[in-house]
Amino acid sequence: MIWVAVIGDWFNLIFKWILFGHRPYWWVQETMIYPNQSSPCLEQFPITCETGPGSPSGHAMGSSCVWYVMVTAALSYTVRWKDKSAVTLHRLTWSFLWSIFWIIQISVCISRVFIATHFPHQVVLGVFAGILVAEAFEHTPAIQTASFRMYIKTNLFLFIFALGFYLSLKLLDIDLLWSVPKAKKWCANPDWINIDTTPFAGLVRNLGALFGLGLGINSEMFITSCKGKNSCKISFRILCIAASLATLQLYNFVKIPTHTEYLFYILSFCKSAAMPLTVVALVPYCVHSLMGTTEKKLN
Ligand SMILES: O=P(O)(O)OC[C@H]1O[C@@H](O)[C@H](O)[C@@H](O)[C@@H]1O
Repeated sequence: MIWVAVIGDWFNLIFKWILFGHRPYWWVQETMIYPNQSSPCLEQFPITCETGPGSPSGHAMGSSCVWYVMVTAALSYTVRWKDKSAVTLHRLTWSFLWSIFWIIQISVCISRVFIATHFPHQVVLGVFAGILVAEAFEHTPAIQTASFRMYIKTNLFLFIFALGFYLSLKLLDIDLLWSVPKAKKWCANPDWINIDTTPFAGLVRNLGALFGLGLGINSEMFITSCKGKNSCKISFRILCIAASLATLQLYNFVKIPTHTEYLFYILSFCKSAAMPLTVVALVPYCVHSLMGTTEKKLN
């Protein structure tokens, strides 16, 4: 799921750079189609002032690709049930999960349009692009068996391609960060401009998450705990889920300073890497050790 989310978000960045889509909240102020200053007044909200280009929607694309992976993964279990009542149950589950999927996608799309950060066609494009990315990458077997080298190589490829694309166009005098000044100019409240939303911030976050996942999955801590004797125990899994959810909440309190751009990117990379590393390696290892100690005491 993380692979698909990272690759989907990376494609979203590249598409945004290629498509040069405007966002409604600045477009209405700049377009010439409304005569005599009659442009409509669009209400803005604290999350309206996204600073990247508008097409396709990153939220719609991210949400559709991640939910697509979860729904298809859940359905791949029920499809294995063979007897007659199981077929009915599979059909019911299929209808239920796909309904939930579409309700979520439609809600995301409506909310992005409502806050004037997207035009309708941009969110629709986002949903379908997300499904395409998920379908293309979720069945890639290399992802399941990727070594740490593979994670590093993928990270380098994603980074070098995006940076190379940006710098090549800069040489041609095309600034792919054209949308940032527009956002700053037309946002109703300067406090609503968030460095988190710039194209490079998203890229750095994704690279960090993939790096942290690779590091975690290939660590001794992961192998000892998640591949060890406890890994199949339901109690181990429940404890891991609960401890991970609690620990992840703590990361919300870690606020990254935004005054220096490069420092922000470096710290953002580290924070994004630390989160999957915690869930995949650190938490399971602690739970595993705790269960081992408890078992010893009981014996
Ligand atoms: O295009 P949208 O729906 O406004 O989404 C913007 C978001 O798109 C994501 O892809 C980026 O990672 C975020 O940094 C960005 O804020």
